[in-house]
Amino acid sequence: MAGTMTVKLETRNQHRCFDGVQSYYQHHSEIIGLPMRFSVYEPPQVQEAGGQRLPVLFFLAGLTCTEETFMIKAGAQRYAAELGLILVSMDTSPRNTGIPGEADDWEFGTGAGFYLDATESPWSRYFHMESYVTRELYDIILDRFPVDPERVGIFGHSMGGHGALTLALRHPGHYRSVSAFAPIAAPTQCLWGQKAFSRYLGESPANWRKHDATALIESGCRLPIPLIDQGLNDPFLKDQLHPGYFEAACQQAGQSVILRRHAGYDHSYFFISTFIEDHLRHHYTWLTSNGQ
Ligand SMILES: N[C@@H](CCC(=O)N[C@@H](CSC=O)C(=O)NCC(=O)O)C(=O)O
Repeated sequence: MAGTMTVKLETRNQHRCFDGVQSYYQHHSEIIGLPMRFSVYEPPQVQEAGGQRLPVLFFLAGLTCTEETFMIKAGAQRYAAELGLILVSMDTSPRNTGIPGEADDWEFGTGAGFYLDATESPWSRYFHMESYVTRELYDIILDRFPVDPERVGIFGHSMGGHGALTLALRHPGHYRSVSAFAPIAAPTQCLWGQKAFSRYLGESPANWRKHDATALIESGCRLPIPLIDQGLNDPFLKDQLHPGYFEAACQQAGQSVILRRHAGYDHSYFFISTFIEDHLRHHYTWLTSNGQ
């Protein structure tokens, strides 16, 4: 996207963290048409690197979350500081759009943008989260922070796990490493996905399948081997998440996937914080090897 060097970033907060800096920003989004907020953790290597560009990971959070949730609750900065990874997270939808009922339902609308570009009125006016994450915010981060454009990874949780998988599948070459915590892995086959997709995308099953990780694998799309962690005490596992559907589609298609099932863990950030180190090391390995 042209012109991101001139985008005005308002710094809302900055905090020292593991010898790096945790920052929160707001800007006017051209793609959304409204203010958007995002967060960046810059590890100490940013100061020490002497112009060297570092790998970056985009984290997509789940329903009801904001740009703050992952940075506050996941405990990722300790490992990002060790490995020299820049972390980025963003709000989960446009807010204060004026669309009637936008915040009435925690599973849809505000806090529930599903990382896709809505095609159906009234949501299509503002709800362009796929373009925001893959184009506008992507370009801002690559232009304004000391990021290596060849070393970009994506991960997320639940709705954001769906986002990480589908954006990696839909934008081949954009992301060199992928992982997810408890993703909504087959959204066309669960109520969360059906509710969101029918309102954002209309009633055509063909359009829904373009944003369903399992269906995208069935359609021939491929992605870097994803690491997926799933708690077996997750209250949403049985009815909403369906990681087994994604695993089966991958097996059928010859797509490698690492799906780990963990007894006793639920859907919360206590689960995420337990396995966050493994995810950052997974990304680090992919972003610092494979010939780059
Ligand atoms: N209805 C509850 C629970 C919402 C919830 O569990 N959100 C998850 C993501 S679910 C799938 O995308 C979450 O990450 N919550 C934030 C947290 O801090 O745990 C509610 O309204 O809170």
